[in-house]
Amino acid sequence: MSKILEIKHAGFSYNQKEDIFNDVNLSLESGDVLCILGPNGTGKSTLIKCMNGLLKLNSGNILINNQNIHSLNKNDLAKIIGYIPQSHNSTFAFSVFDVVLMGRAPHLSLTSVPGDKDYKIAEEALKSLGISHLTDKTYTEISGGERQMVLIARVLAQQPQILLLDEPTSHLDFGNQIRTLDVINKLAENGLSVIMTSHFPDHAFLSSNKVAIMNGGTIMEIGTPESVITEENMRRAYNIDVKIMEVDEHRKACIPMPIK
Ligand SMILES: Nc1ncnc2c1ncn2[C@@H]1O[C@H](COP(=O)(O)OP(=O)(O)OP(=O)(O)O)[C@@H](O)[C@H]1O
Repeated sequence: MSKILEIKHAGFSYNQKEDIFNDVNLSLESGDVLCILGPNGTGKSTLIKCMNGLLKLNSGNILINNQNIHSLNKNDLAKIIGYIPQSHNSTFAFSVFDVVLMGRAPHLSLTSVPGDKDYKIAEEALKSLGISHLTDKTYTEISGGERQMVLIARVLAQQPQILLLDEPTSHLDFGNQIRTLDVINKLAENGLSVIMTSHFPDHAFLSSNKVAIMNGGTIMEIGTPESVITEENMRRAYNIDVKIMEVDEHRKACIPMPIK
C-alpha cells in the first residue's frame, strides 16, 4: 500500500542548540492509526506540529503523498491534514454549529459561502459524535470536554485524509474517551489515517494498529501495540512497573503497579 505520510530522519530544535528530537522515522498508510506515547516533554506535540507544517524540521523530511510538506500551500495542506491541538481557546462567541462549519473553510473558495452540502456535512459531524444537542449553544459557554468534542466534529467536517490529534481524550469523561476512540476506529476503517498522542497505553490497545514510544530524543520503539506496549518498554519509558494482562484473546490491558 502507498504511504500517505512519511517522516525520514527528522530532527528539530527550538533554539538551534539543544535537539528536541533526532533521526525520527515513521510512515503511515491509509487507515493506519498511530498512537505516540512517551513521557512529558519528549517532543510529541512538537513532532505533531512539524507534521502539520506549523514548525519546520532542522533536518530530514516530511512527505505527504510523496510531496515535501513545504511544497504544499496552506489550503492544500488543510484539505489533507486536520489538526486538533492540545489546548484551544476562543474569545469569539460563535455558535457550536458555526465552529463546526468552519471546518469546511479549506473546501471553499475565497468568495464562496458554505452551501447545503457543507451544512449537511457539519450536521453529520455533530451527529456522529452524539453532540447534536450542542448545535445552538455558544462555544465559549460550554465545558472543556464539550469543546474538545466540538473541535473533533470540526475536524471531521474538514474531511481530511490525515488526522493529527494531540491528546484527543485529555478533557473527556470516561465515556466520551471511549466513544471518541470508537469514532477514530470507524473513520480509519473508511480509510482515514490518524496520528494521535496519548498518555494512556490502553487507548493504543483500544484503537491503534501502530504505536511509537518517544523517549530520549527519538523514537525508542515502533510497531504493533502488542510488540511495543510491553512491561519492559513501559518501565524504560516511564520508570514505573506495569502488568500487561490479557482481557480476552483480542485485547490486552496495561495495569500500573504501586510504586514500592
Ligand atoms: N515554543 C517552544 N519554545 C521552546 N521550547 C519549547 C516550545 N514548545 C515546547 N518546548 C520544549 O520542547 C520540549 C518538548 O515539548 P513538547 O510539548 O513537544 O513535549 P510533549 O512530549 O508533547 O510533552 P507533554 O506530554 O507534556 O505534552 C519540552 O522540553 C518543551 O519545554
